[in-house]
Amino acid sequence: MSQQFNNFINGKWKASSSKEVIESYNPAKKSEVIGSVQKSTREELNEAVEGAKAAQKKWKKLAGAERGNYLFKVANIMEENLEDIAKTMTKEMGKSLPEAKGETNRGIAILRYYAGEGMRSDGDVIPATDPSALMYSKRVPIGVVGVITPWNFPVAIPIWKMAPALIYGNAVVLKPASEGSVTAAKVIECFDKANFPDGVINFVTGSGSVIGQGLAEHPDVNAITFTGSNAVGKNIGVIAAQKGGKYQLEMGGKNPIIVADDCDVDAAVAATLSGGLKSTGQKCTCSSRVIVQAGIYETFKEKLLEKAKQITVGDGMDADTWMGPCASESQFNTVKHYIEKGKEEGATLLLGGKEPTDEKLKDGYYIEPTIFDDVKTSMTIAQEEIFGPVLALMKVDTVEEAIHLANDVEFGLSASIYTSNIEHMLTFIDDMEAGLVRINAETAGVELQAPFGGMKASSSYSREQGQAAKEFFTTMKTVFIKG
Ligand SMILES: NC(=O)C1=CN([C@@H]2O[C@H](COP(=O)(O)OP(=O)(O)OC[C@H]3O[C@@H](n4cnc5c(N)ncnc54)[C@H](O)[C@@H]3O)[C@@H](O)[C@H]2O)C=CC1
Ligand SMILES: O=C(O)CCC(=O)C(=O)O
Repeated sequence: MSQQFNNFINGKWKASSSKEVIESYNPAKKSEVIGSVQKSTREELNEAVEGAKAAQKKWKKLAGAERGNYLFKVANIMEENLEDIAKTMTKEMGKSLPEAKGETNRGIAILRYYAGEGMRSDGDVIPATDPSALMYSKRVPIGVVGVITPWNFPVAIPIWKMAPALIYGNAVVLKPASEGSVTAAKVIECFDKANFPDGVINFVTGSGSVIGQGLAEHPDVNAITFTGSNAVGKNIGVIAAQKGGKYQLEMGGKNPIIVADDCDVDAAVAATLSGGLKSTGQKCTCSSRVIVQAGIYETFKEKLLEKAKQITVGDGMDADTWMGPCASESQFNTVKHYIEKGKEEGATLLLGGKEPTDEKLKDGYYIEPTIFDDVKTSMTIAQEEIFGPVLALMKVDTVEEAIHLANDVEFGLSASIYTSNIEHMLTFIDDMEAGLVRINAETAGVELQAPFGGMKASSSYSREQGQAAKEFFTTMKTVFIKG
C-alpha cells in the first residue's frame, strides 16, 4: 500500500506548502507507486535549519552518554521495524530483500557503535610549558550539519552520517535522494519514536537543486556531508568553500579487481560477480574493471561466464532473485547508454547487454548481467562510472602492468587484488591509488568501524565512519588553565 510522508521539522510531521508530492515507483513493477514524499520549498528548509540551530544549543549540553542513549533507543526501534524497512527498500530501489535486510542491520550496528562513542574520550591532555598550568584539547560540535544522501543505500548512508553528527553534539537536517525517500522516512520515524528533543533531527524532501543546493548554501548550515555523483559533489564543495563551511564529499568510483596468475581462481570469480553485480552494480565500491593476467585469462573468463549465466535476475522480493532491476528509469537509460558506447568503441560483448526476454520482467528496469571483453583503458566503459551490472575485462602480462592500468582513471575509491604472492600484495598496497585496498576480498563491503573514503576524484580526501568520523563532525578547542 502506498504511504504518503510529510517533512519532519522541529519535532513535527508537516506537509509542504507547495501541496505537491514526489511519488516513488517500484523499479521492479513500474506502475506500482510505493509511496510519496513532500516536494518542499526553501521556506520549509529555512524552518528546519532555524529549528536545528536553536535545538543544537541545548543538545550539545547533554552528556555524551545521554545522547548515546537516544541512539541506542533508535537502534532498538529499528530492529523491531527491520522487516518493514527492508521490504520498503527493496520495493523502492530494487535491491534484493536479503541485501536490504543486511543493510538495515548494518544501520542498526552503526547506531550502536556511535551510541558507545558518547562515553569515549573527547580530547587529550597536553603538557604545558608552564608546569603549574593544565592544557588540554577538547572536541566540540560544529553546529548544524546538512546531510545529502543518495538512493543506493537509503538506510545505511543517512545513518552513517547522522549518527556521528548527533553523538558529537550537532543537530542535523537530512535531504535524501527522492528515489530512496520513502525508505529514509521510515528511518526518521524510528528517530521520532525515540523522542529526540524537537529540532535535533529534521527531514526535508524535495529536488536536489532546491533543497540540496539550499542546504549547501544556507549560512546557518555549518557543515555538509554528501554522497552521490561527482558533478553534484564538486558543486557542493565550491559552495561550501565559498561560505567558509566544512564539507565532506564521497563520490564515484571505477574500481578495479586485479586477478593474478597465482590466485585462487574460483574465489576471484566469486568476488568479481559479488563485487561487480550485487545491488545491480549500484555501489560506489562495486568492481567494474576486471584486470586479469594473461596466464589465467582464458580459465578465469570461462569460469566467470559459466557462473554469470547462472545469475537469476528478478524482483528483489522473490526468494530466488540474485540481482534486481536498476533503481530507476534514469539509471536504466544510463546503463543502456554505456552498453551501446562499449559496443561502438569496439569492446566485445561476451554476455548480456540487453533487457531480459522473460515476460515476467517486462514491467521492470531490468538489464542482464553484462560482460565485455577486449576492453582498452581509453574506452568510455573503462573510464566512467556506469553504476550498473556491467563488467569490463582487460588483459595484462604482469601485476605491475595491472596496477598501472588500475590507476589509469580519475577515481580512487576501492581496489582489490586476488593473488597468493606476498610481493604482489605489498606492491599493490603501496602503489594502488585508492582509499580502500583489499587483498583476496571483493572491492565492495565497507566495515562500519574503519575509515572509509577515496583518493583522487572519489572524495574530498575526508574520511567517514569509524573513528575518522570524529574529525569531520567536530572541531577542536585547546584549553589552557592557569590557577
Ligand atoms: N557514490 C555513490 O554512492 C553514488 C554515486 N552516484 C552516481 O551518480 C549518478 C547519478 O545519480 P543521482 O541520483 O542523479 O546522483 P546525484 O548526485 O544527483 O544525487 C545525490 C544526492 O544529491 C542531491 N542533489 C542533486 N542535485 C543537487 C544539487 N544541485 N545540490 C545539492 N544536492 C543535490 C540529490 O537530490 C540526492 O539527494 C549515478 O549514475 C552514479 O554514477 C549516485 C548515487 C550514489
Ligand atoms: O561497499 C559498501 O559497503 C558501501 C558502498 C557505498 O558506500 C556506496 O555505494 O555509496
